[in-house]
Amino acid sequence: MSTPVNTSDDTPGNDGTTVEMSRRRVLGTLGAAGAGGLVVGAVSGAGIASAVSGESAPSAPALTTVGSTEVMFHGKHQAGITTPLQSRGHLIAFDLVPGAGRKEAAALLRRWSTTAGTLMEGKPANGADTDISLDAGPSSLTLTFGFGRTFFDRTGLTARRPAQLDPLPAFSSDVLDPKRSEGDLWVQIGADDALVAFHALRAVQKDAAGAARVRWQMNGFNRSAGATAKPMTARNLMGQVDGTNNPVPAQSSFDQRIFVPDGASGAQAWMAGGSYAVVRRIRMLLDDWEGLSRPEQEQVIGRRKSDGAPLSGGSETTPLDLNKLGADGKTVIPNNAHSRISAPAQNGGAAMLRRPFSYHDGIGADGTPDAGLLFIAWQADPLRGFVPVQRKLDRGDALSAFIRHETSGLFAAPGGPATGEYVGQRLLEA
Ligand SMILES: C=CC1=C(C)c2cc3[nH]c(cc4nc(cc5[nH]c(cc1n2)c(C)c5CCC(=O)O)C(CCC(=O)O)=C4C)c(C)c3C=C
Ligand SMILES: [Fe+2]
Repeated sequence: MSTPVNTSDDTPGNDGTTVEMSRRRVLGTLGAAGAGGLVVGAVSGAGIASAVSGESAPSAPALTTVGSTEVMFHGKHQAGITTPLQSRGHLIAFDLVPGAGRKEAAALLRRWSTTAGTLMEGKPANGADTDISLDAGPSSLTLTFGFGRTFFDRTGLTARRPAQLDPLPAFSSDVLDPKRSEGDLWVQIGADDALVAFHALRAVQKDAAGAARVRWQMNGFNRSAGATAKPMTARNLMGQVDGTNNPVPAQSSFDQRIFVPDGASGAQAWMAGGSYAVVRRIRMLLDDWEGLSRPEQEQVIGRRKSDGAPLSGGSETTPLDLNKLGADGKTVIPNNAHSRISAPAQNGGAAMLRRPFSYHDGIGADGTPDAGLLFIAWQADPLRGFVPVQRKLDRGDALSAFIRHETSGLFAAPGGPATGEYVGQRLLEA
């Protein structure tokens, strides 16, 4: 295999890793073609010859920026947590098959880690690759792995199950489907190309054969890279700017809020550098929502729809003025507005990193769109993140009338693997 060439500007990734703009995929493909006699569409014969003989640079066209962007698999934290939102996502949960225990789980995590590292470099999967993403580069592919509460009993690791994986409380507005909730193992896949993402999904499923079977799977999307004139906060399927007030890595409190500290001890020592993911499939009642006028919709959130600015004034990033009164003597941001109720100032500082995908699964049995948000919230401790905020939202959020929590999962995603390590090794082999 050819040595990867980094033509990059080495843009630093959010998780302390490097996002590399590389031609690795092109050169990798050339190497494979030379050895196996395969010719890949976009690569010319002259390019193959020169790459194999090591003569002049190949003449194959370079991948676009979207295709060539690579996220590092190894690092302090797993990829896919602080990585910028990708345009495609798959969430898949597995249960270990009867008879599979700690040994089989360790072997599976080792296989998955090898696959993740390989695919995230833009190379074909080991063994029989499906060729689904043959012409594309890594396209910011990330695979993120987590353990559910039930994993620990099935593998004899109950003593090392962190209290942070205790079941989430029931919320009055929950309408949860247990079959599409929780799971022993969870994988989040994200990429800026649909085929690259699906390719990874198939590889993950194939690796699981004999050790774990699929419990549930969900598909999501975000806006495509390059679709807007400049980088902008995402919009959700209600048309709102969503993600503005997320914690950002530049904030001094970020690591403490989102990641388990290095010095973690006891049952969660193996989680150092890791994070807990709360995963909720939240259906949007779009026909009802779209029946509201724009000003009514803005009252529900407490922000302008056009640019996400608070109703108290300013631009998207202006802090909410929760005390500002209107001419009628009422607070400009209503008391039941979603932004007010979920604000850290209203929840003892509770914060989480929201990193969702939208979903659309056609029309439901009731004739309305089966669409909404695959809500994924990352935090160092769900009891200091999702739980207090959702408790508050459950009691009086104006948005509640337009959404329905249909599934729920809580997963412990360990820290990123060091070179030569697999994800979860510190749990499974210590
Ligand atoms: C329990 C946590 C939350 C759930 C569940 C949730 C669902 C949900 N939210 C939106 C749309 C928006 N949310 C916004 C802000 C926001 N939401 C939460 C938490 C949950 N949301 C927080 C912590 C915040 C930030 C509050 C703050 O710090 O001020 C916004 C405003 C813009 C933004 O900051 O992102 C929108 C819009 C939907 C549609 C939804 C369920 C489908
Ligand atoms: Fe929200």
